[in-house]
Amino acid sequence: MLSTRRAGAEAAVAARIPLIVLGGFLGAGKTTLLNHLLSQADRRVAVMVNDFGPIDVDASLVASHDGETLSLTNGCICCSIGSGLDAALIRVLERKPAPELIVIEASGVSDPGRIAQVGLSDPMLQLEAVVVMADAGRIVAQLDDPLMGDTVARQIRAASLVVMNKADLLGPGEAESVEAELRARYGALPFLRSSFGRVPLERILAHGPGGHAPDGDAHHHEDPDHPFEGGVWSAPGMLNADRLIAALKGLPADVIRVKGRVVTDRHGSAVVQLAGGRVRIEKAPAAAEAPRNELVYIGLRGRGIGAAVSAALDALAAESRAG
Ligand SMILES: Nc1nc2c(ncn2[C@@H]2O[C@H](COP(=O)(O)OP(=O)(O)OP(=O)(O)O)[C@@H](O)[C@H]2O)c(=O)[nH]1
Repeated sequence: MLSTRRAGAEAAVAARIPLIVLGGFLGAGKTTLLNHLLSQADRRVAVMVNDFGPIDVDASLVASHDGETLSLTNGCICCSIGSGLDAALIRVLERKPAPELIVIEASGVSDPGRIAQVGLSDPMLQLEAVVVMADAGRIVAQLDDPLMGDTVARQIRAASLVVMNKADLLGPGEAESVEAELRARYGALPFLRSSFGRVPLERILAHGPGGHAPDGDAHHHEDPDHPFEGGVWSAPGMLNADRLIAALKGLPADVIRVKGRVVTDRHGSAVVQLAGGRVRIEKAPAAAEAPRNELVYIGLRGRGIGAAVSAALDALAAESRAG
């Protein structure tokens, strides 16, 4: 009798849909890892992306795959994924055929532990892992930063697996010392190292949710004290690629992350990223809508980042229009 009941319970667990929550600070490489996972997936994957700005940049960068991509827009750039998550999950769980894996990419300033709570409480879901990406060369400085440190620490504490990404930018022995530092602060964290998020999906699934309970402590999106603010910059016309790169590199460090679509004289329609002080521009597939320049940015609050972005980019756009 007992074994029949246990078999029933095991069957119910087996029928649950595995869920991976993907978190980590701004620009650490979440979307890059997500696309790598999707390129390996031999199953139907529902992807939910919670970006920090009002434009769905990340959703548009998620590679096409078997399954749908939902964008969880979030009125606040802070940490809460909001009520949209419940509604989106219901929609995904009602899909026929059902997805075989759900991946939620949290925004870079949100707490993946709060999102994981949803996975833990829904009987249809099996939380497989809370994967937290770290920009390995910057994570210790980010944790030590008096303004962003709390957000980053909350993310690491929620992790069942930390992916030390951007290993290609590290010097010899640096990965080991960063991992030792994180272990000294947060205990026996499991780590995987990667460059460009190249982590086998099976290693994440095999790893399991681990012993780190999702933290999910109270930092509500109503919290007026969160240290981030963001905005959107847009302009028509074609930008000079070299001057765009110089303008983005010249932004103050308080502007932590910029991403979006641009049109440049060298690339045509392109995706541009500023993360960790580095600028990357990649040619984009022709956009369905009329090409224009549209960037979202996020950085520290009260430091005039909107004005800094405008000062750097408005002049560039005006110059491009003039000739
Ligand atoms: N050098 C290097 N660059 C990387 C690596 N992984 C990602 N990047 C680059 O870092 C930038 C940010 O990567 P994303 O995957 O968009 O980061 P994200 O965490 O999704 O960013 P947000 O969602 O905006 O917080 C992009 O320009 C990537 O190409 C890596 O391992 N090495």
